[in-house]
Amino acid sequence: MIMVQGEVSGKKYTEPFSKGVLARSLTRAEMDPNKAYTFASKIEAYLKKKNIDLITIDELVEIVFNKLKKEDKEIAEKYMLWRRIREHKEPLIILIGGASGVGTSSIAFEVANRLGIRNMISTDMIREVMRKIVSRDLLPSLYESSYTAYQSLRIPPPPELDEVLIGFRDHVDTVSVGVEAVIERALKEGISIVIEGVHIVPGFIREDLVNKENVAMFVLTVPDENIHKGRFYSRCRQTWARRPLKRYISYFWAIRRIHKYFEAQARKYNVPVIENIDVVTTIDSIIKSLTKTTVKGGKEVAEEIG
Ligand SMILES: Nc1ncnc2c1ncn2[C@@H]1O[C@H](COP(=O)(O)OP(=O)(O)O)[C@@H](O)[C@H]1O
Ligand SMILES: O=C(O)[C@@H](COP(=O)(O)O)OP(=O)(O)O
Repeated sequence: MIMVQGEVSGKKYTEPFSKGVLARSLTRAEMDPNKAYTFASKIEAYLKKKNIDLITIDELVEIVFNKLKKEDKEIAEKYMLWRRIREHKEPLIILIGGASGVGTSSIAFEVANRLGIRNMISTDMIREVMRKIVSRDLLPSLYESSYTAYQSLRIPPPPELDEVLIGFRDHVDTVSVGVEAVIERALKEGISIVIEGVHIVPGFIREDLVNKENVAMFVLTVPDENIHKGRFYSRCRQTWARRPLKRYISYFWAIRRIHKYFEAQARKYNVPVIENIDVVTTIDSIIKSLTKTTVKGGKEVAEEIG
């Protein structure tokens, strides 16, 4: 039997070589599942031929990478970038924000899956928990949607200011306290997590948290209004969806104002803006950006591969 040796928190462990485990990591690099299994079988045959009965994960990765390079350079590159992020010693906190409907939950799920991150939370859920703690009288905007929060402002803003944005800022400011608590807990426990939603806004989360090397923020956008609107229709077509389409469409004008505000805040705080048109391209941009900014050594790998 071929044994694979890995290391967790400085402790070595060994486990049997599994074609399934290897194939899964290859599918995360976008290899077709059938191809991935065949490729993993080839690696097993190669190790047997070489009479290898114990191999470290690093040695295995090198063999996989070299063989992969000959078959498909692009997948080899993705496999390596993904590995580099996973090897990072610190927990990875990925924050994905954007106006309602731009795709933060769909993309967060894909990113978490690709990186093997098991924790994910939406800011809508954080907001829901906060609603149980704070009364509507005390914080009326918490009980609104991001795009209707302006209706709960106790004192109307001066006419020269955009009331939608004033309401939105108030709403986000409150939920950010909950978001920060989740980030702090994840850092303390050493767990990686993806946090997504309309309340991840550049400039609203404490600087000492977002400036950490292992905390990365992204803003998703859909520049074309019609495509953005279409996303609400596609979301509401899903049978399990319980959210009323009419509400989003009637407030679409306010959602677009918030969308614009996201772009401006991202520019101001140097947060990468990713146009979420095609899922694969969006995920690739996030993964690439993570290796450049969050993970030390990512650049080296990119150069190595390139
Ligand atoms: N890149 C994309 N291409 C096509 N449809 C997408 C894309 N990203 C998201 N969607 C779809 O758009 C709808 C809204 O996405 P969702 O993730 O629920 O947005 P959010 O969480 O930002 O409100 C869903 O039906 C989702 O499947
Ligand atoms: O406040 C908001 O903008 C949306 C955010 O949800 P997403 O559309 O981003 O999932 O929540 P709602 O109150 O409509 O349930």
